[in-house]
Formats: sequence, structure tokens, C-alpha cells
Amino acid sequence: TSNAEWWRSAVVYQVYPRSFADSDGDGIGDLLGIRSRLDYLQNLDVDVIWLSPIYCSPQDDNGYDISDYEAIDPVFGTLDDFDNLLADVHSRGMKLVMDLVVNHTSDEHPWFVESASSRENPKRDWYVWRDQPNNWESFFSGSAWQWHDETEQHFLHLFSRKQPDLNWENGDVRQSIYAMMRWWLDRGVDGFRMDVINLISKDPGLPNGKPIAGTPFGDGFPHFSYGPRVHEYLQEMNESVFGGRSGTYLTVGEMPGVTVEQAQRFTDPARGEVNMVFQFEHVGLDHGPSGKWEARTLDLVELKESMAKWQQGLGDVGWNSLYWNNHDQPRAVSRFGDDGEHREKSAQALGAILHLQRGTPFVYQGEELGMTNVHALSIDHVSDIESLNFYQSALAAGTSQESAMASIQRIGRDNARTPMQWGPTGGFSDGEPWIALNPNTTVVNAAAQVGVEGSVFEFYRTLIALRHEVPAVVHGDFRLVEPLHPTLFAFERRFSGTLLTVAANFGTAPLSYPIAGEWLLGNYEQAEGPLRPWEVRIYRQD
Ligand SMILES: O=C(CO[C@H]1O[C@H](CO)[C@@H](O)[C@H](O)[C@H]1O)[C@@H](O)[C@H](O)[C@H](O)CO
Repeated sequence: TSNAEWWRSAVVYQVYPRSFADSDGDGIGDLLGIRSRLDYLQNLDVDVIWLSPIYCSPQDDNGYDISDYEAIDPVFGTLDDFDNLLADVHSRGMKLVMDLVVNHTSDEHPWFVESASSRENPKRDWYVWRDQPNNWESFFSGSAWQWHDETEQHFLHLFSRKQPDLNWENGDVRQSIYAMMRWWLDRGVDGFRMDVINLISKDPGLPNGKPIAGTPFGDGFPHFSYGPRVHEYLQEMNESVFGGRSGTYLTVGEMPGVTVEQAQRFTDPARGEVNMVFQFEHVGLDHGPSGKWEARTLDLVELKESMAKWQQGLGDVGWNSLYWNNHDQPRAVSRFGDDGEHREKSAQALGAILHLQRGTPFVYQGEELGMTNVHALSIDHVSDIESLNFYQSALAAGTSQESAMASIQRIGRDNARTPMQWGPTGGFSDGEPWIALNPNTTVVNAAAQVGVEGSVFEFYRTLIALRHEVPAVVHGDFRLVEPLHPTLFAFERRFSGTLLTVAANFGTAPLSYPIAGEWLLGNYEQAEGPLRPWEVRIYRQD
């Protein structure tokens, strides 16, 4: 890999600052807390740290509603704390990527305050105002439009009412965002994770979406998820922000609904847009017809088919990001594995299946420990705006509290946001955490795993070492084997004479699958014979 494309052989660790490590006992994680845990991340040997938003924000959506892009929210610390953290990260040979949230701002951002002050304000056109709303629904339930009494118009917010969408058609908006990004690059950051960046271009005229049965809304998604100018904007951004700079940066675009064909265009290096995208196909396979809140049984054959399609689809052009979970998705081991009897083995099997694929793996904080979903006892324990809005609208639509709570317990975002489990009593904070600790911290915690052979942590450390040492892990092409097998997930990676074979048993019934070559790694002690419950084996042939 040329240095220019260092991100192809990198492993990224996502930190959710609110829940990672609290240094001042206020119950909310912060920058000094993250800094105090850099030994842990260096020991795991990750290459990049992605920080979810730490900017000034009313925290309506936990920081994804920004009121000042060039200031650190005091709850997380100061710009000095940030500079010191960045210097420390760099001195350890790691890199740091910021979260770029520019499809929308907070309604408390001065840009919106000005825009809302009067119809004549020069920044009126920085946002999307209309006399008449269309029928688009917000991602967080309800209409995507909010009436504004003072200026008697509606403004667009695809997410919460406190997250008005920016109007990217306006060149001044774009130039202000590019200047802000350059400001952070000048400060030394190594790239950006770009929030819902495929939503920034809306279809002209903002046409109504196809009506959604049983709701007053229409499906606006096709009209803003791949707008006519999205490629133009990303190329302009790339040129204006990264053009002419000697350094090379990691850019990953979060793109709900993106297809393989679109991703080939977004990540083709020749087009100068982004290095990789977060696609959502595999994290939508257990969504029912009406969306994420309706359960659908996950089928391994479908999961394999989806992953193989993306592996092959971006095999020649472009590049994949690889992830099982993040701060918006439930915990991987609870969703795709078995967080009961086989928690450790299934967490390790999931880790191997993801990290041995072609692309850049993202580890979400706590995934390397096999952290699980938390069984939120009641709506009073829920803090995520998406879940709270869903609960309200579900009850208004006649859903029972039990069934709405069951959906939130299964797939709500708070499952990913409980405090990092550093020790048997938690170790996240000396104060009362902003969100309840998962009581299984007594058994699932870093102190019980770091340096302990056979632990999920040590297994993840070995997977990351494999990517750093074995070129085939980075560059090998991908071939799925036994695609229709209901419990076997197996594939091959080939690169300049090396063949890696990965085979995992996604069940508990013994599964025989003989593999040729030298046994490289597994989550059980080495043994021939059938694969045991949630066993994964990696073999190498040269
Ligand atoms: O697609 C997004 C966008 O998420 C990004 O954008 C959202 C708005 O900024 C923010 O809430 C998320 O935290 C951020 O990652 C999610 O809202 C997703 O659809 C949903 O949460 C899954 O249920």
C-alpha cells in the first residue's frame, strides 16, 4: 500500500466520547478521559481513532446537532485538551479522525439563528424554508418540516426539529464548511467521518414522496438520498479541502441507502470524492417491512449474500468500510451472535468474519470486549431521541407500551451507548453515569480480558496484528464458499500465492468443514474435527 492509501491497511476504533471515559466525575465522558485510556488503544494496536462529535452542541441528538464547529463542548473539555489529546495520539503513531456533521446544524447555531431572524436575512437561504411543507417524514418520526411562527414559514429537518438541514445549493454554505474543515486539518486531524453525507443534495422542487400506508407521510428518501449534485459537491469539497495538501487523509462517508453501484462511484480514487462509505445493507436485514422497529428474523444466507456482494462489488474499484456496529446500531454480539452461553466465542467469530474481509475494519468501543445490549427496563431509562420519538409516535398509533419497549430493547441506539466497561464495577466514572451501566460489567470488562489468553480482547488484538502482518488480509480478493449453507460462514482470500481460508460456525450444532493449509488462528484451542459452537478457524496456504 503506498503511503497515500495508508487507510487500506488500517483498523479504526470508534470512540463515543459521552460513554468512553469520564475524568472529572460528572458522569459524562470527556477528552481527558480518552487521553487516559490511550495505552489501552495502543495495546489493541488500532491505527486510527474516530471521535463521534465533541463540538459545542445543545446535545439534542448527543452532539450530532452542532452549534459551533470550531469549539469543543465544555462537557467534553477545551481546545487545549483536544490539542493535547491529538499530540498524544500522534506521538503514539496513531491517527485521529473527526466527525463531520454538515447535512444539518443545531437550530442554536448562529447561522440558523440569523437565517430564522427574518425572511430578508442574508442567511435565509442557508437553510430550506418553504411556505408549504411536502409530505416527507423525519428519520426521528413525525414530519420533516417545522412551522416557524416568527417568519411564518416551514423549515426542513430530516432529523430532529433542532437539526435544521443546510441548503447545500448555496455556495456560501459550502465554502464556509470547507473553511471549517481546513481549520481542523490545520490543527492536525487526519480525516473525517462524514455524517449522512449522501443526503446533502435534495431533488429540485422537493417533490412529495410516495405515500406511506397508514401514515400522513410519503417516502421522501428517493428524493434526498442520492441527489443530482451530491457527486459534484463531494468532488468540490475534496478539491477545496484536501487539494494541494501534502498529507493524506482518511475520509469515510456515512450513506444510508447507498448501493454498490453508487459506492463504486463515490469511492473510485480517480473521481476524488471519499475513500470509503458506510453502507447499511447488512444492518437492515433484520428490519421488517415497516422499518427498524419491526423485527425480522436474520437469515445467515442473506447476510453472507449481502457481504459477498459488497466484497465483490468494490473488489476492483473503490473500497469497503467493514463494521458490525456503531453508536446507532445495537451491539453486534446481541444482534448477530449469541450474548448468552456463547457470548465470547460468538464475539470472536464475528470479529474474525469481519476483520478477514477486504476493506477497512471499524471497531466500536466495547465490541472488542464482547459488550452486549442492555435491557432498558422502561422508557424512563431511554435517552436516545430517535427511540423516544418512536415510542411516542408508536403509542399514538395504538401500539402497546410493551411492544414499543420491546422494539427499543431489541434495536434502540442506547444499547450501544452505555458506559464503557473498564472493570467489574464499571470504571467509567466516579460519578453517576449519564446513562445506566450495563449490570453485566461484573463479568464483561476490560480488566478481566487485557493480557488474558482466550479473551475477546486478546482475540481482537490478534486479528488486528494479522492485518498488519499478512498482506493477503489487506489485498486478497474475496470468494464466498458454501453460500447457501444455513450456519456456515466461510470464505477465501487470495493474494500473490497466499490463500487464506476462514470458516465459522454461526450455530451450536457441530459442523464439519475440512480446510487445507496451516492453522493460523482460531477461538478454540487447535483441533481437527467438526467446528464447535461459534467456532472460527483461519488457515493459510502458500
Ligand atoms: O442513518 C442514520 C444517520 O445517522 C447519523 O446521523 C444522525 C443525524 O445526525 C445521527 O443521529 C446519528 O447518530 C448519525 O450516526 C441513523 O439515523 C440511522 O438511520 C438510525 O439511527 C439507525 O436507526
